[in-house]
Amino acid sequence: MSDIFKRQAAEAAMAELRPGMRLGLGTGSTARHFVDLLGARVAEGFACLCIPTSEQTAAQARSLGIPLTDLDATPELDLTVDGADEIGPGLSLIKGGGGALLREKIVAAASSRMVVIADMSKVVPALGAFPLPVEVNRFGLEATRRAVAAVLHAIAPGGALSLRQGAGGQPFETDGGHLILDASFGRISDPEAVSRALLDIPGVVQHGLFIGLASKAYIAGPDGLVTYEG
Ligand SMILES: O=C(CO)[C@H](O)[C@H](O)COP(=O)(O)O
Repeated sequence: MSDIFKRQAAEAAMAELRPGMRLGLGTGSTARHFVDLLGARVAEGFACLCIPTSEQTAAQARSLGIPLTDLDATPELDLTVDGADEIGPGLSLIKGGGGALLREKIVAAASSRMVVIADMSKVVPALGAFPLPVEVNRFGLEATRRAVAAVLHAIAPGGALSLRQGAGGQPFETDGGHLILDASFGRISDPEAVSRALLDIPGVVQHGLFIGLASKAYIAGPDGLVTYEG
């Protein structure tokens, strides 16, 4: 059922498209719908230049004939459309459930606007029920894990921290070759403070808190489509 709502949110975001746009393409099952729809438009002659936020999205976009570039050639984008794991107050987000948070954040930050697409289950009164993905360098993993645990436990004494697992019993590896620690806070009442504390840890590459990046969200659910503007 939620997949129908993801599709509806992606369809709504098509209204944001203008010919010639430089677009960031998100990652995940909701963003996948948007890329499918964009591919159909491109097949009809719609002109755009896109930057995917993961190898997965790049492969999908290529298969649909969507023109791709990269941030070195095209460092400024008009719009990024991406999904989210949680959408909290002020369009603050948790992202990275699919492990693409680093490229997603780089691409969103290079875009004039970030529009979020999601089904209603992603909207929460406060971030943190979804474990926060923290992307870390492999070097010094145990030292970094302890430092991240200290930040987590200062806020959520009983909070769990786990190394994300991938296929074949191996740790999940991001497109950038890093690992992910998933931190279960329960409730993050001060996302900015958590962001600062995590980024202060040298082994932390990035985290999945997106604060002040999204300016609009299309949310679809059983009661229809809602648009939030930040
Ligand atoms: O941040 C992400 C990937 O890193 C995704 O946007 C997020 O996990 C939502 O995924 P889905 O649309 O499949 O629910």
